[in-house]
Amino acid sequence: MRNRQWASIPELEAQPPQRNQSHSRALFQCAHLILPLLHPSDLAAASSTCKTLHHVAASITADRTSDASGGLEKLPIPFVNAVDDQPYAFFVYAPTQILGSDPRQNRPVSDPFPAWGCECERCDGDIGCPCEGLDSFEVTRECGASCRCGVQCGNRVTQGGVSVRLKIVKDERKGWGLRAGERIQHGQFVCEYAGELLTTNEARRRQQIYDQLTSGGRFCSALLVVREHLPSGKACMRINIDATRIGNVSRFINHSCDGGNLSTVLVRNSGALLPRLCFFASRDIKEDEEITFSYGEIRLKSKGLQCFCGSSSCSGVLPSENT
Ligand SMILES: C[S@@+](CC[C@H](N)C(=O)[O-])C[C@H]1O[C@@H](n2cnc3c(N)ncnc32)[C@H](O)[C@@H]1O
Repeated sequence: MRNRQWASIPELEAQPPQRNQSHSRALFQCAHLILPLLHPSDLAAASSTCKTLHHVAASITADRTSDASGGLEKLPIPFVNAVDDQPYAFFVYAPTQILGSDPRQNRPVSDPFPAWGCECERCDGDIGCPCEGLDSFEVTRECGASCRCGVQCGNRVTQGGVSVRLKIVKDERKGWGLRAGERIQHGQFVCEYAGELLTTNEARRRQQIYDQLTSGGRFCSALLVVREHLPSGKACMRINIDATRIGNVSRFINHSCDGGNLSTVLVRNSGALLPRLCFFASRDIKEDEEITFSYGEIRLKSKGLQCFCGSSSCSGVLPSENT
């Protein structure tokens, strides 16, 4: 679709009034169905063709700018940009992780069917719910799809999506970043790192493409590799989450060399094969403060991207490693 030329529609204006009106109505209805699917550059191209499309495109831009989640979270997450004229960043919003596909294998990463769940009616910690606690990889367990308890269960802290006010604010040097829209208390759940779950082969393939695009400038990838070691050190679990094209608000969290103000916790829903990466406030976070975490310690690329975290422990280079 990108770079396609949009035909101008002057003939609509030349129609007799009645036909003109019904054509305009049909165009308006089609535009409302199709334009929301367009990339910003195609939306701008469509907008310049006639008044109707201009009007619809303007309302789509306003909607996208006022809520990055498109209504998929409980609270709107607005974009705020006082740096340049880009009103929002374009991606597909997914509130929780999804199974990405490997185009060469043409199959999902893993079997998503939940196997079992608890029989508790309430899992409030004092009745010994089998879903509570840590598993052998020290992954926190929550109730899952096959548990008898409902969505209000206290052991589903991270399953209701974002429940704190957040905003996405543009910075001249770091690009978009996530900020607190209200005071967030130490220990509060902030958001999950949602994106496409990839096989390691597919993650490596995409990382190569992203590295090339990044070196050309104006491209930010959001492919995160999480490695969790068994306490014995004998085994390592690896999870690849790519939020570059499909993801949630976490894809805007920038790096801070001092560890930032988030702690990461792996959470597994009972019956699910793979855990989810969740962010909790590691200290009280003030309203308007930037929300950050550490992307890691390893800096394999000495000429990596420059870090602008501004912390006293800043190493000057963003973490990077071979995926
Ligand atoms: C996951 S994205 C974060 C959101 C990103 N800023 C954006 O505009 O979409 C990661 C990218 O953000 C930028 N970034 C993150 N932390 C940074 C930092 N401390 N200094 C400079 N750039 C940073 C880098 O371009 C990095 O590749």
